[in-house]
Parts: sequence; C-alpha cells; structure tokens
Amino acid sequence: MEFTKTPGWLDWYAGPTRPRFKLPPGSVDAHCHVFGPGAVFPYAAERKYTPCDASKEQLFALRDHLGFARNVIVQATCHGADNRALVDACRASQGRARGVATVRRSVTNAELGELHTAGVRGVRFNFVKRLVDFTPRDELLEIAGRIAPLGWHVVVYFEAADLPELWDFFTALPTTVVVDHMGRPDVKQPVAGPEFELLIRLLREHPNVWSKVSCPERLSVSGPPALNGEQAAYRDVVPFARRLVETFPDRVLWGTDWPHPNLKDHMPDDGLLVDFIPHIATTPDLQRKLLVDNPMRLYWPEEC
Ligand SMILES: O=C(O)c1cc(C(=O)O)oc(=O)c1
Repeated sequence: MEFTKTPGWLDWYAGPTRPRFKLPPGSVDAHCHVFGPGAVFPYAAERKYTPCDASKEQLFALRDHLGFARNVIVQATCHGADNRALVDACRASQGRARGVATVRRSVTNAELGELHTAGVRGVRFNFVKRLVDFTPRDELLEIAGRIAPLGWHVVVYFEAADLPELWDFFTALPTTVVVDHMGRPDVKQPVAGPEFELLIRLLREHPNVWSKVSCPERLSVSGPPALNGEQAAYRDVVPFARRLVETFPDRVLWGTDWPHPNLKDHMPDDGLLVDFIPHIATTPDLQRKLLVDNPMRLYWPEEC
C-alpha cells in the first residue's frame, strides 16, 4: 500500500522521503502512535489536543516505506485510557506490533489479560503538564504493582526540569522503566551539564531504567536542515542521544514518534529522522542493538 494522506495535519505533507540509511534487518520503530480515526475510535473527553486522524493502515505503510519490520505503538494522551485504537492496530498487525497502553486504577485483571493477548507489554505514565492532569502517585504505583507480574514495563514521559521531583517515584517502580524522548533535555545546555547528567545518573545507578533516544525534532533548536542540506538534521540533539547510546548500548530504543503530535513549526520528514540514526549510533553493532536486539528483548522476548 502507498503512503496516503488524511485531511488535517498530514494534508499538506508530501510524505516521507526514502531514507539513505539502510536499517538493519528486523528493525523496530519503538515509538509511534495511531490516532483514531476519530469517527471509529473517538478521542478522550479529557484530551488537551485533538490530533489529525492517523490510521493503522498509514502507520503500516510508513513502516514498510522506511524499512522497519515492526512497530511499538504507544498510547497517546488524546485517547486517554481508551486503548481501543491501539488494540485494533496491534491485532491487525499480525504480530508485527506491540503496544504500550494507558490504564486507570479501575482496570480489571480480565481487561489487563485482554490487553496482553492483543500485544500490550507496558503502561505509560505521563507527567508532561501540557498533556495531562495530575494522577496521584499511589494510583500509579498500584498500577505498576499489578502489571509487573505480567512481565510488562512502565514508560514515563516527563520534562527534564521535573526529574529531581520524580526521582523517588521512578526509582520505586518495580519494573523496567523506559524514559520517553531522553527525558526531554534542554539541548541548549551542555551535554555534560547538571540537567542531562541527572538522567545519566538515573540510568547508571538503576539498571532497570532504559531510555528512548527519540524525538530530535521536538528537542532541536537548530531544526531540520534546509532541503538538500549537507549537515545532519537536528544536529544539536546528536551529542545527547549519542552519549546515551554509547554509555548504555543495551538499554536504548529508537522510534519515529509518527505522526508527531503537537509539533507546530514543521512536519518532520520521517526519512530524515531515520537518517539521523547513524549520527547517534555510529557502528553497525550499536545500530543493531538500538534497532533490533533491545526492542526485541523488551517486546518480543519469546523470539530472542
Ligand atoms: O510531546 C508531545 O506533545 C507528545 C505527546 C504525546 C501524547 O499525547 O501522548 O506523546 C508523545 O510521545 C509526545
């Protein structure tokens, strides 16, 4: 199937270029979303933004276009704790997609079992204030305690400035903990500065903590290169992602973040995002760990 456009956010977007970087066989896009379609899977009443529809068919076409073998679909806040669109996409993927869901304390064990059967292997806790209302920490700890026996992990999304306050909560979690988007560092600060150093310390002192080295397009101040530009896209993010990849090669994941909700200034070219990878994972060994070995161990351990 061709990569097709939907009305709205994606409408003026020509579609991703084909990356020059050839992904290792079996690569996993370990952070992407499906949105709706809203007429079938309505957006949550408590959402802070309304996205464009971004269907599973479009996601799977993008996967094939870029050269990925599999997806990890992450529940976005605009769907709240209604995981139907995510489950529908995982089921339709014929085993090529896993999911990270959002659940509330009221979720039943039977519902958790159904999510597991559909392919869900984690829950996401979101602390980004522009995206969610506050959830009491005791509720989140209770959820983490219930999903741990299923072998699931917890994905956390937060702003770097909030890490000191969240530290005790993160280090109390009984599961593998995956930090979204490198903990959103301010890339104007030095890569060896105190803010990013705290994230590095979190991973160094807690071997159950992983990080996604995703979302240069959100973190960058320098932005994408001009068309036909020679320099690496989002080059100011490279030192941050590269430091994580080289220091913790067995605990990093990469994802497109398609369809890039809430980016107001530009629509990222997912082909360019793939071409960012060899700048942060500079050897075939690091690339294979980042794109194949690590996500497979976390999401398809039965195949490892
Ligand atoms: O930075 C964001 O706006 C964003 C939002 C969501 C979400 O709404 O869940 O997910 C992401 O990975 C990133």
